[in-house]
Amino acid sequence: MASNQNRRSAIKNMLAGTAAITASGVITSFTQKEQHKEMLPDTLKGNINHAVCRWCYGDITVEQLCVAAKDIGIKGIDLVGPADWPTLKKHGLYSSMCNGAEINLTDGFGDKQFHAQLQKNYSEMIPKVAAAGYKNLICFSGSRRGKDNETGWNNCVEGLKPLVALAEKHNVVLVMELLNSKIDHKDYQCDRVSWGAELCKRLGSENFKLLYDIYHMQIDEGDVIRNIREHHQYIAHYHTGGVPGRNEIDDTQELYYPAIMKAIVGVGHKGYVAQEFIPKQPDHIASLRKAVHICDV
Ligand SMILES: O=C(O)C(=O)CO
Repeated sequence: MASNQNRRSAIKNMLAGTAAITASGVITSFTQKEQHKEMLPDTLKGNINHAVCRWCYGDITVEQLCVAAKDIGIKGIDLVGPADWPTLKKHGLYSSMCNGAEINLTDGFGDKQFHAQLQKNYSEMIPKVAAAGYKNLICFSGSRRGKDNETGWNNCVEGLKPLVALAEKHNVVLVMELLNSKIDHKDYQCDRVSWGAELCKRLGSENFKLLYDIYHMQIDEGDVIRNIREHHQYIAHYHTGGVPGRNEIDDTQELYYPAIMKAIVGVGHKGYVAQEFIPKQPDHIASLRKAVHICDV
C-alpha cells in the first residue's frame, strides 16, 4: 500500500513536471505506462489463481517474465519444463501447467504409433513433476488422421491408462488440452469438450482431466459458459485468448471474459486460469496486467 502511495505521489510530481520534460521520450513513455497502471485496482481479489503462458512472451527471458508476473500478482507460469523450474522457484512462482513430455500437438495419444515414445516420455516426466512439487502435466490427443471418435477414445485409453496409474501414484494430473480444429490445429481430435469429457469418464480417474482453452473452444463450439457449467468436474485448468485473432482479451474481441470468469468461480474452480493471448499492443506487459484485471472477478 505504502509503495502504491509513493508511486502515486511520484507520478503526480512527474506529471506536474511533464511540460518541462516532454522533450525526453523516455520520461513521457514511463508516465504513460504508470498512468495506465494507476487506472487499475491496487490489489487482486483472490478468487482466481492467475497464471500466464510463457510462450506468449518469447521476446523476454523467463527471468524477466517472472519479475513482471510477480509485480502483476500472477502466481503461476504455464508451459515450462524442468530447465525453467529453478527460475520460477527463485521468484516464488508455481509451474501451473508443466510441459516437456509431449512429442508435439499432432502426434498424441489418439494414435497407437506414438504410444511407445509417449509412454517413455511421460514415465520419465511424471516423477520429475512430482519431485518438483508440481501437479499438472499437459498432454494432447494429436490429430485424427481419419480415425472416428470411438477409435480415438480407445487409442487414448490404451495409451494413457498405465500413465494415469503412475500419475495417481505420484499425485500428478495429466491434463489434455482442448484445441480448435477449425483454424489453428486442423484435424486435432480433442476439439470438443464433450469428446474430452467422454475420455475422462472412460479413464475414470481424478488424475486425468482437461485443459479448457476458452479461445479454442469459442472457435469450435462456443456456448462457453454452459459448457463450463456442464463439464467443470473434468476441467483442471483454463487458458484465455481474444476471439478472433488470439490477441488481447479486452473489448476489441467477442468474448466477455468477466462473465466467463464468474462462471469459473461459480463452479468452484480451485486451479489456475492462465493468460494465453498474443499481445498486439506495443507494451506486452501492460496488456498482460490489463488481462489479469479483466479476469479478476
Ligand atoms: O498451441 C496452442 O494453440 C495452444 O493453445 C497451446 O496451449
